[in-house]
Amino acid sequence: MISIESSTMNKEKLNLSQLSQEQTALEIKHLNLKYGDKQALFDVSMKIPTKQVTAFIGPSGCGKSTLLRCINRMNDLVDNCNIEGEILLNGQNVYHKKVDVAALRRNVGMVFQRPNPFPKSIYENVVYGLRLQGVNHRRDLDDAAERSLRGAAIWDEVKDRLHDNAFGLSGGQQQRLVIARAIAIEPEVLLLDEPTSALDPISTLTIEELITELKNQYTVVIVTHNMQQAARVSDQTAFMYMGELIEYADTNSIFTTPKQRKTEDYITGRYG
Ligand SMILES: Nc1ncnc2c1ncn2[C@@H]1O[C@H](COP(=O)(O)OP(=O)(O)OP(=O)(O)O)[C@@H](O)[C@H]1O
Repeated sequence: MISIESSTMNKEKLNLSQLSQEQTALEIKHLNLKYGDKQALFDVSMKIPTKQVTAFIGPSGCGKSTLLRCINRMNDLVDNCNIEGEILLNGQNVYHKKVDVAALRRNVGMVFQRPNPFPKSIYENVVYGLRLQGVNHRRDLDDAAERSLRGAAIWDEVKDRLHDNAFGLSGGQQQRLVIARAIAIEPEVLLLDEPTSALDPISTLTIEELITELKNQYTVVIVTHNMQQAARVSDQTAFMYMGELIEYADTNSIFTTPKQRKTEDYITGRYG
C-alpha cells in the first residue's frame, strides 16, 4: 500500500452514501457521456461533500478530467459530446435547460494544469471577473484583490508589485494567482484539473497547503495523477477505471484498505 502521512489518517470520515442534503455540495446521478461513438463515462453516481476536498484518481484516459469538466459544463464546448444523467448543485440539475451556464461557471470555478493568467497586471487578473460583473469602485476592487490574493496565499509575494504584468511571476505564483482570480468572484465549488503537474516540488507543496486552506470556504474537487498528492490533500478519493467509478470512499480507506481489486492494483502500482 502507498505510505500516507499520519495527518491523513486523522481525517474526518463521512458516510458518503448517507450524506444529508446540507452535507452534499454536488450529487452526480447516473452520468453517461459519449464523445461521438466513444463512451467515456459509464453510469457514474456519487455525492461530493460540502467544504471538503474530493480527489479523482485513476490511470490515464479513465475519464477523470471528463467527469470534472461535466460539473461546470465545460464539455458543452466539445462537438459531438453527448451527456445523460444529472449533476445536482444545491439540489438543482446543472444540465436543466434553464440553467445559465455563465452563472454556473462563476459559481463553479476551474483551474487547469497549466497556469493561464491573462496578459494583464496581477491586479487586473484578480479583479477581472468582478469588472465583468460591473463592479467598478476602486475601493471594492482593491478589497477584493487583497482578500483573494491573501486567500490564495500569494499576497505577501505580490503586494508591492500588483501592477506588474502577471507573466513576470513564476509558474507556481501564476497558479496561485489563477486561484486568486477564481476565488475573487466567490464561487461555491473549485475544480482543480491536475493543478500542480506543471510545477516544481516546492510550488507543488505550497499549492497543496493552499488546497487544505481553501476547503474552509469552498468545496474542492481535484483531478490528480499523483497518488501521494491525493493522499495528502483529499478527504475523499474516487478511483476511476475505463470510464467507471470503481470505488469511492474516504481517502484513508482507499489507500489503506481498498475494497476493490482494481483499486488495490492501481494504488500498489500494478498499472497506471
Ligand atoms: N474532446 C474529446 N474528444 C474526444 N475524446 C475525448 C475528448 N476528451 C477526452 N476524450 C477521451 O475520453 C477518454 C477520457 O479522457 P479524460 O481526459 O477524461 O481522461 P483522464 O482520466 O483525465 O486522462 P489523463 O489522466 O490522461 O488526463 C479518453 O479515452 C480520451 O481519449
